[in-house]
Amino acid sequence: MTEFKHETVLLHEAVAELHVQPAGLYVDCTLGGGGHSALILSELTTGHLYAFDQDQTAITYNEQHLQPFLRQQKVTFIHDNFRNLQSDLAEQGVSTVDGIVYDLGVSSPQFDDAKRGFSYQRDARLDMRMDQRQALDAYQVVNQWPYEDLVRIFFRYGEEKFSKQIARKIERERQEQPIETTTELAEIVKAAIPAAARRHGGNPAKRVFQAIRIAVNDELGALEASLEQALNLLKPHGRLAVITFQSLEDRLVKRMFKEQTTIPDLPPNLPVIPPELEPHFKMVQKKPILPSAAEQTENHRSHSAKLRIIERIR
Ligand SMILES: C[S@@+](CC[C@H](N)C(=O)[O-])C[C@H]1O[C@@H](n2cnc3c(N)ncnc32)[C@H](O)[C@@H]1O
Repeated sequence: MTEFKHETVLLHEAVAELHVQPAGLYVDCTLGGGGHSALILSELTTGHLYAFDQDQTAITYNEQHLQPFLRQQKVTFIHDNFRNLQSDLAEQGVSTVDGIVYDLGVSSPQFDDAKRGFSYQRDARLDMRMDQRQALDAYQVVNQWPYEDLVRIFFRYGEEKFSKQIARKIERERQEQPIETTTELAEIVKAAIPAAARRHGGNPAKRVFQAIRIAVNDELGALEASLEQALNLLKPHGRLAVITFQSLEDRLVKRMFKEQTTIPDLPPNLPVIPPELEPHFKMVQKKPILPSAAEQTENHRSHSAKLRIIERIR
């Protein structure tokens, strides 16, 4: 691959918050174009980085891009879903680490490469798989999933008001002939929505495509399973930094971090908090870190980004 242009969001902020120790063990769960990985690696001396991506193109690209670090044996690429974080690291003989970063969502090359089928503005076969080895793709979701499941994902993952109308229109269209491409689907979505609603609230295809992408890649399921493992893997003082790009992901991260950093409800007459009930983690910042105004101007993709960090205290 010659071109792989991905502008890393919150690069310095996320890596600074990891407090990289030169001899530490780190994990980048979302290698992508290798921005976060490269910066972490530049701060390591005897330390090591394990970098995950389920997309072969990201791994292939970084075998070149991060080749100097690869030659120094400072980095190991793991071509897998980060939902297998703990078992994949165990295979490498790693059971605890000093820091983990997630920079969620799709990379720009995934989105911009028309044939990956992520964009409603680029004509392609319906695909949207981040992992090219996976069987389930957007074509199957659109053409085979029952009406009820389509309504559920459009509503839940796309927060789409007209979920039922859109699902019904898809059902009708696919009875005639399969819905093959991104542009066909985008037209069907547009036609399913009342004319008055089409003038407000942005392109409805955006919400529906987001919903299908989340479903195809089980993005929220993978994130939840992986974050639980990430918390288990952290050494004391180890930090976990997560960058999200949409509210469903951010809510999930926020809720999980809150659960880990607050004391459970105690009986009212308890004189002191028993040490075993003290939380194992502390929130590093109360509010999420947002990209600077300059970054938002330069990189449109950064607009919705939020960085949350948690630290193991015991
Ligand atoms: C936004 S990009 C990361 C960009 C990277 N931080 C950089 O600086 O270039 C997200 C990457 O994470 C990968 N990814 C998303 N979900 C994943 C998962 N569940 N398991 C493994 N990789 C995943 C995608 O394939 C994509 O390459």
